[in-house]
Amino acid sequence: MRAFDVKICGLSTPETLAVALERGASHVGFVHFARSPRHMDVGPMAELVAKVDGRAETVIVTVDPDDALLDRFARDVKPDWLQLHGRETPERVREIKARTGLKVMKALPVAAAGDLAAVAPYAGVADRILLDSKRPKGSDLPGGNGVSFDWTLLTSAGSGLDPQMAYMLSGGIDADNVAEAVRIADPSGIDVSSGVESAPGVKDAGRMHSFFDALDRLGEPARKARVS
Ligand SMILES: O=C(O)c1ccccc1N[C@@H]1O[C@H](COP(=O)(O)O)[C@@H](O)[C@H]1O
Repeated sequence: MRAFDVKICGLSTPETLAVALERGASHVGFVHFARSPRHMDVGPMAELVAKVDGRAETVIVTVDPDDALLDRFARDVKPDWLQLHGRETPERVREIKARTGLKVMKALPVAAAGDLAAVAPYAGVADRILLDSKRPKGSDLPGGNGVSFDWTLLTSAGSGLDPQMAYMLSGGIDADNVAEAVRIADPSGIDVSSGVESAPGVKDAGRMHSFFDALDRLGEPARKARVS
């Protein structure tokens, strides 16, 4: 097992942000996508991001942002990362990095082994890849669906994944299955949103503590040290 990052995503209140920071999240995420129950406008998001004050890396989660929105993110929110869940091509990721100067985590949906072929074109372009579940039928969200995929796909012979690749794993991870996710996939980061909520978009401090307790039980050196 390698030491891994922990990202808590879809935060929208100072109280639950404080729990994520106190428990040592390395990354905290904020969603800007109108259809999401976790959506935050740029102004309130900027206020929340300012509270992080260097204690974790900050991430805006968004979908096919246009240039005007990118400029607002970079100017008004100033996150460390953009997490992209749309149809952004490697060329578009390159443009977005150059335009904003921000690090980019490109989310790619996985349901079957063949989906992993989409990873290689982003190598050396995206700063990080996030392997997430494919959206289930009937959902109009490209992420945040609380559904996991077959993690053994990532370590199967012939997966085509570079074993050295620093990818984050997401999709339906929670306190009950995080140990198994880490054991099977050995990712360089774990990303959780629905799994620490009491209802869509409502982060639950108790569930967040249970999640971090489960991580603590994995022992050292499970988690990377938080950013200074
Ligand atoms: O959370 C959302 O509503 C969302 C909306 C649009 C794109 C991505 C979104 N969430 C991201 O999806 C993954 C998995 O979430 P979950 O743990 O399965 O709920 C995570 O990175 C969320 O930030």
